[in-house]
Amino acid sequence: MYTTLQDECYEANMQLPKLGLVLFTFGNVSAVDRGRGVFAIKPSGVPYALLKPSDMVICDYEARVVAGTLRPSSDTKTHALLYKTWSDIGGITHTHSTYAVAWAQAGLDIPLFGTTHADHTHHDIPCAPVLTDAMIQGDYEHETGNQIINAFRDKSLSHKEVEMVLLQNHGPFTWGDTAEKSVYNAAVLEEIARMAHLTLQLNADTQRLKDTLCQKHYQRKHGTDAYYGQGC
Ligand SMILES: O=C(CO)[C@@H](O)[C@H](O)COP(=O)(O)O
Repeated sequence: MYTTLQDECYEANMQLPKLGLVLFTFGNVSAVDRGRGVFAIKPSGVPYALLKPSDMVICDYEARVVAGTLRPSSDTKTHALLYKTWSDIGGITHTHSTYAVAWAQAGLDIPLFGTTHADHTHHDIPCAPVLTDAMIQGDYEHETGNQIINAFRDKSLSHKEVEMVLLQNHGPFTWGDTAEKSVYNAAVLEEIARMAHLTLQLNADTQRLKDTLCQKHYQRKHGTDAYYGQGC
């Protein structure tokens, strides 16, 4: 009944260990079907090697299980709130990839140092603040989603221009038009995080990329007159 959505979700989840973005049962990917108002998400705590497409749990935007026999990811309420609030995203990925987590644990935005970063977004990668005790003791995973959404609102960032965030002391969340694109963004974020870390090791006074070069790289891929790639 939800076979296509479960297949999409399964294939995207299986990319995480292949790309070296997760160990064991870390992380999760979901894929949404906007027409039916549901999303598929990885079940909680099942090793990737044991997952099957039919294990993907179907939930609605209130994080209620609609179909499936397994318990959904512990992060389901975060995914649900992001889908509910940002009605134009098609997939979400959460990992515990090493360099992105290191920046999150340090509580730092990732500065835009070079063209690799600018090819994907013309903003620093934001780090949303750690949750308050009340949030942690309340509806924790729902509040995690709120913290991400509020960070974008507070910084006047568009979730279409920046498809990635760090959550302080936790780790990265990424999204995109599809589940596959959200995984791509998770891999890009990890690479950007690693490059920025190494850059500061070599020169702690490294300056942000100058705006002309930043805009050239961002606009040639994402602008109205973009000319990167084959145009399809
Ligand atoms: O953030 C966490 C744990 O802190 C989770 O993302 C786990 O890494 C995966 O949990 P499940 O999706 O298997 O419940």
